[in-house]
Amino acid sequence: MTAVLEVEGLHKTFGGLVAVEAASFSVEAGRLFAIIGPNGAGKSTCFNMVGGQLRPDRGAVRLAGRDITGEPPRRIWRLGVGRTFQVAAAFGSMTVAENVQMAFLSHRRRIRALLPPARRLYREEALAVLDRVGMAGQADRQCGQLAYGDIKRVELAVALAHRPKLLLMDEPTAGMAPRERVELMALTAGIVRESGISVLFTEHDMDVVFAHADRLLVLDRGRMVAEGTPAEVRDNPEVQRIYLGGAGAEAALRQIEARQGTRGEARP
Ligand SMILES: Nc1ncnc2c1ncn2[C@@H]1O[C@H](COP(=O)(O)OP(=O)(O)OP(=O)(O)O)[C@@H](O)[C@H]1O
Repeated sequence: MTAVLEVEGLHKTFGGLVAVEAASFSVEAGRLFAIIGPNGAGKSTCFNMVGGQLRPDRGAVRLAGRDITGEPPRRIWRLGVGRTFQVAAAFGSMTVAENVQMAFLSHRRRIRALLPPARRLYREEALAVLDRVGMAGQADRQCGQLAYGDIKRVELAVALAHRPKLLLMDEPTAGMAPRERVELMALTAGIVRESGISVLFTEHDMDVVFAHADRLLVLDRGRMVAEGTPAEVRDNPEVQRIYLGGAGAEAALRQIEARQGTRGEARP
């Protein structure tokens, strides 16, 4: 299968601190790949080197075979890397549909054809994307009036309007209730698989990670501790030590496994 993202030997230091050390992984089309690790492990640094916010000291980032290492964020975005942020960023004074229409406009460089004609541009396309994320019924509501979980869906629709090859999701479920988390990630996973987009995400909620990631990378103090499928990573003794601190690890892992049995279903 084609690798949409290939990361090879990425390395970044801040002063004397090695934030990421020789990280290598790849993400195939239609797959979700998670980067996990304790606080300060290097997840955001890795993410920002892929998105162009940080320039790596060494190593390479390739998007669909093209070297994008050290390119500025705007260019990387143009080449097909979308991004959602921890704090949802929709324009509150605009309607749900307008937010998505703006994404279509900016993607097609028509932002200067601005309002009011823009209100009519790409309306049908926006409604189709909103339908996919379950928000078509709220298309004409102002974003400022939405519940947080719905804003996250709008943000996903905005990211999809740019037709990304790769979507970077920085803690996509932060600030959401447990049930909403499962629903948002199940929705994202469905879209990813049917459209062939790839997702690279960071996440602190291990239920979300183990239920939805096809593969994951575990970092600890910048170092790659493990990379593989959820089952491979779960069985790695070093991951268990880092994550679960030895004692209680077995019980916690059994709990994750039991919850995986409810994959895709809402839990109380
Ligand atoms: N701009 C910076 N300048 C100096 N040090 C930095 C900078 N950015 C990150 N670091 C350091 O690099 C290390 C990795 O940080 P990073 O934010 O990538 O970790 P993380 O895994 O995303 O952590 P968290 O889960 O807490 O967000 C940390 O020790 C952090 O203090």
